[in-house]
Amino acid sequence: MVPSAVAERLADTQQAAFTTVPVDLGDRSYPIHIGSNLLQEGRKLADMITGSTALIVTNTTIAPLYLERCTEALKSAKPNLRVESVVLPDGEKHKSLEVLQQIYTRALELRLDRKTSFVALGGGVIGDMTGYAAASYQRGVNFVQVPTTVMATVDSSVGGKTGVNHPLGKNMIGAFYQPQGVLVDTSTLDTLPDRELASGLSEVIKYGLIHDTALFEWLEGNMQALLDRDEEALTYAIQQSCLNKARIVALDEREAGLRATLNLGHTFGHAIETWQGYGAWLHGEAVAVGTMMAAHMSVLQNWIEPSILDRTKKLLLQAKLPISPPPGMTPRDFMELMAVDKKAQDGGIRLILLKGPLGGCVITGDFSKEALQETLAEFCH
Ligand SMILES: NC(=O)c1ccc[n+]([C@@H]2O[C@H](COP(=O)([O-])OP(=O)(O)OC[C@H]3O[C@@H](n4cnc5c(N)ncnc54)[C@H](O)[C@@H]3O)[C@@H](O)[C@H]2O)c1
Ligand SMILES: O=C(O)C(=O)C[C@@H](O)[C@H](O)[C@H](O)COP(=O)(O)O
Ligand SMILES: [Zn+2]
Repeated sequence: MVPSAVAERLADTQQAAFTTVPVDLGDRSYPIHIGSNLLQEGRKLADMITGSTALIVTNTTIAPLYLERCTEALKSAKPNLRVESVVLPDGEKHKSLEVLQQIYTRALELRLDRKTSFVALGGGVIGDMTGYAAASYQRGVNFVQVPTTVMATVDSSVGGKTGVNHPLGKNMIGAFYQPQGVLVDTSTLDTLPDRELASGLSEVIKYGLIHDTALFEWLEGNMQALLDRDEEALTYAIQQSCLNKARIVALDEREAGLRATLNLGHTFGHAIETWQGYGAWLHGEAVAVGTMMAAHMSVLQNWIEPSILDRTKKLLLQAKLPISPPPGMTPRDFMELMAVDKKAQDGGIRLILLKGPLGGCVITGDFSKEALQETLAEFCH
């Protein structure tokens, strides 16, 4: 059974039912609309577009699936809108400054002005890149997120972290830049491969572990429904994740403190992604391993009951997510790569670790170095 959503439920008489989660950021506040077939309907998306031109940024996998639908939706809702597009190569290894250039080039070739809205149609890679392109093109144009992966609907489309990878570090070039709105059309998830679906669930488990006990317990009873793509379950997971993220972002937009808790497992996970040269594993897969390592370290320090680690492992395994680093990666690789992290301060790494009952965590540089070494030795084999 899915409990009733906390978010306000709205139902238009003629349009698809949807829920809206607000992101409260003063004059940069925006809505996250969540519902099935919202893209087809057009109006919700068109309402978020400012100016007379939209540039849809997508990739070679998503374009054949949803570019026409997105373009037609915008044109039918706003007949005078000029709609253009740019199609990037697919994959994490293309989340780079080199490929970002393709967005600027297309926008300049089309003579797009400062009133243009960029539309990110895709997963987290497209969302992060489009957001950064929007933040920097002519010093800033508006943008809208249309996430099409679980990862993007539950996490990356919300909160305004935008950017690209550097060969030496994940997401190292970027900006905080909020969208005008987020449109989650849950029907786009129908075409998402199982592996990508599971990857996104890794971040849903994260919200449960760091702040939301009820969500974690709900996942324990509903993981199979999510893997089976039960519409109600997926929508609930997306809504609850967006509520969690919107609350945290509203309190700490630029990661002065609280927001860093969203980085549970990411210092380890980003090290894995960088070590692989990006793309061999999906982001959520690397985060799954990182979450296990952070939970293991927390147990070693007696900060959490071992049962929390066991329950986390069970959920990750049920989702068929990895729980060990890729073969060949050594403790030394981890230590070198983890030093390149945006949470590092004065040369020391800081980690998000679990502490107290389920749902509790801390951001700290004050952890046992032996516990870290023991964890790396245990996981790298
Ligand atoms: N900005 C943030 O707050 C934030 C949060 C989490 C993750 N991220 C970033 O997001 C990225 C990962 O995002 P992701 O997991 O969505 O990966 P992704 O964007 O690479 O998408 C995964 C794959 O699914 C394909 N795809 C997307 N939508 C599809 C659909 N509906 N049907 C079929 N195929 C589809 C993509 O083309 C791609 O091949 C990473 O770069 C990560 O760092 C950012
Ligand atoms: O929104 C945030 O804040 C997060 O940390 C969400 C993470 O899931 C996401 O992977 C983010 O891109 C990581 O940010 P980074 O600052 O560690 O690069
Ligand atoms: Zn993440």
